[in-house]
Amino acid sequence: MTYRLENLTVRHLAAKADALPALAGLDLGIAAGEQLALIGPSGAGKTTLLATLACAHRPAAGGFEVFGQDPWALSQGARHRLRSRLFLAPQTPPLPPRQRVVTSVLAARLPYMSLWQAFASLVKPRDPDAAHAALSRFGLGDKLYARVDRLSGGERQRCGLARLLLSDAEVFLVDEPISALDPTLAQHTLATLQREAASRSALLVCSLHQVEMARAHFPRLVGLRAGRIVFDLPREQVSDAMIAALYENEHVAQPPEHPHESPDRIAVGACF
Ligand SMILES: Nc1ncnc2c1ncn2[C@@H]1O[C@H](COP(=O)(O)OP(=O)(O)OP(=O)(O)O)[C@@H](O)[C@H]1O
Repeated sequence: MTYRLENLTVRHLAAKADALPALAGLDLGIAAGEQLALIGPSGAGKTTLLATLACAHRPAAGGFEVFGQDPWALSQGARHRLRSRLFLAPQTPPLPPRQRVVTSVLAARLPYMSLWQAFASLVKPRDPDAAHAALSRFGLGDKLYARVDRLSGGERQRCGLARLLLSDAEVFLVDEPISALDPTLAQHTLATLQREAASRSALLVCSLHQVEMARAHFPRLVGLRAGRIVFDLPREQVSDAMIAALYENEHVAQPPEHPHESPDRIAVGACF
């Protein structure tokens, strides 16, 4: 087993003292090479779970092991080395805006470089061909030398995923990788991610709002709601009724009828 979670509770440091934990009572085992989709309504805890699996959140209680070790019992150096075996691709990748795409993508290799190599690579990219190949697999080969802040949201998202291809990670933790993509690109991007994970026997955990994509492409589905696992099943066993129950009563709170006094006429561009 790559991951073993037992009765795990995770709280956000910034959460109010009386807030419910972001994750509670989670039992989950994930084997090497598995491909698993995390689904559930907004606020269910998908991002928190991915960050926890990436050893970015320290659990408040319960058992947590990755590669047979409790990362939080390790020294900081050992935990850092362990993290370099995991790749977390956030929904909005934190790419420095003024950087060139090539440098940004090659930054995926920083954890495997010496300090000197890392500094040198910021001045002159070490392996632009590898960055180009990774970007091309997401249809972005022509953006190699573009500035990151000139990319569209969807291009930026795929740029973050190209980083993943360049890492040596054995675990891919990917948060809503297709949220900014049109349907054709979404299909292509997900297929590329899944092929890459399969070709290097990497474990892939991917959170998705596109439930039908999750059901069509992932062999195992974990449904989260309010920080708890509602189901953890092979996709054939996930019924429409289970999906409906997972998302039941999801509604947007209606604003009060008279939120504030407005003048009869509002000037265009008026600012209150
Ligand atoms: N930095 C934070 N500080 C405090 N509470 C947080 C923080 N991030 C998330 N939460 C809370 O933790 C819970 C789980 O949030 P999380 O972002 O993991 O959900 P999610 O399923 O990924 O949602 P979405 O689909 O909207 O991205 C929510 O109640 C959220 O308000």
